[in-house]
Order: sequence, then structure tokens, then C-alpha cells
Amino acid sequence: MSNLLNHPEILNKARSEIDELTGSDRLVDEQDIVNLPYLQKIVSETFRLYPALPLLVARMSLSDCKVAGYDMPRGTMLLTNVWAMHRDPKLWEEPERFKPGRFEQQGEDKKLMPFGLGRRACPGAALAQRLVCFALGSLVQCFEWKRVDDKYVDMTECKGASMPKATPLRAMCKARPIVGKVI
Ligand code: HEM
Repeated sequence: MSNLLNHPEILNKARSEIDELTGSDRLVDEQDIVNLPYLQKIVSETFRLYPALPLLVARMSLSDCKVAGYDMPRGTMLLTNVWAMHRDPKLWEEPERFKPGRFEQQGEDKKLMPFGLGRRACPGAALAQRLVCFALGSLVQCFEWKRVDDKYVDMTECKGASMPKATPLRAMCKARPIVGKVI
């Protein structure tokens, strides 16, 4: 939502996509998510820049092994810096920019790993992705959103395992006509 407030053109595009699909007399539903590719790209781009667990979950080697050519003696703790991987200029064009459209290029989403990878990857990934899309889609559909002033929303992170924002988001919202119609 912070990024959408800083990029009103992206917010407008997401709203148009939802309005075109649902019309003006029904709320977005979980089943709609597959038909909202731009909304999904916004969520992917958010997971890229702000992975909720930027270092995933620590691993410890049970025996001596090698990882990417490095010796890992038994008992070594290994952290995967997904935050850095998701902003690696060798992997991403303009990595610091919030640009959901980048996922139009085939295969870009394969470079994301906000839910980890392999046997211990997040088993709730599909549920979480649907839920986040659904929640964001509902907020976009039901309300007009604006920043509280001319200043951009501060995206600075502060210390914490899940990348909390240094300044909590404050925003203005106004119910759209659909809210009066269906609720
Ligand atoms: C946006 C929401 C979520 C994010 C970003 C997220 C992310 C993650 C990450 C990064 C891991 C560690 C993966 C690794 O170390 O390789 C993980 C593990 C896990 N997640 Fe999630 N998760 C989310 C939601 C959920 C939900 C909704 C559930 C359950 C319904 C869930 C259940 C679990 C469990 C049980 C593990 C441990 C898996 C294991 O160690 O084998 N997560 N999650």
C-alpha cells in the first residue's frame, strides 16, 4: 500500500483492472485473483523488495559439506540473504525501483524466493499469496487512497527480523460508491 501511494499510476492501473473484471456491483472475490495478473505482479514486486523474512530461516549443517564451493564444517549456521538476492543488479534491471511491470517478462518470477525454496520452503506460500492479493485487491477496490501530504511515504526500514517500516504508514482513504452498494 505504501508503494501504491508513492506510485498513483500503478494504483490506478490496479483499480482499473479490478473494476473491469468485477463491474460496479460486486466485490472482488478470492476466485478472481487468477484473473488479476497486474495485482499479482504488484504483490510479487512487493515480496521482491520487502521479503517478510529477508534472511529466511537459519540452517545448520549436520555434517561437513560444501555450499557453492565454500567449505561448511558440521554445525555451521547458514543464512540466505534473500533481500540482497532480490536487489542484485546482476539479476534485476533497475533493482531498487518499484516496477511491477518487470514480471511481464517470462521467467522473472522464477528468480523470487520470498517463501524460501526446497523441502523446508513455506508450506503456506500459495495460501499467503492468495490472501495478500485478496486483501490488497479489496482495499484498492473499496477505497480511494491518498497520501496525507505531498511528501512521499517513507520506505526506510528499521531493525527487525521481518523488515518493519521505520515510520508506520499513515494514509487517507474514502469509500468508493461500490461500498455503499454492496455493504
Ligand atoms: C506472506 C506470508 C508468508 C511469508 C512471506 C512466509 C515466508 C516463509 C519463509 C521465508 C519461510 C522459511 C522458508 C525457508 O527457510 O526456506 C517460511 C516457513 C514456514 N511457513 Fe511461511 N510465510 C507466510 C505465510 C505462511 C502461512 C499462511 C503459513 C501457514 C498456513 C505458513 C507456514 C509456514 C511453516 C509451517 C513454515 C516452516 C516450514 C519448515 O520449516 O519446514 N507461512 N515461511
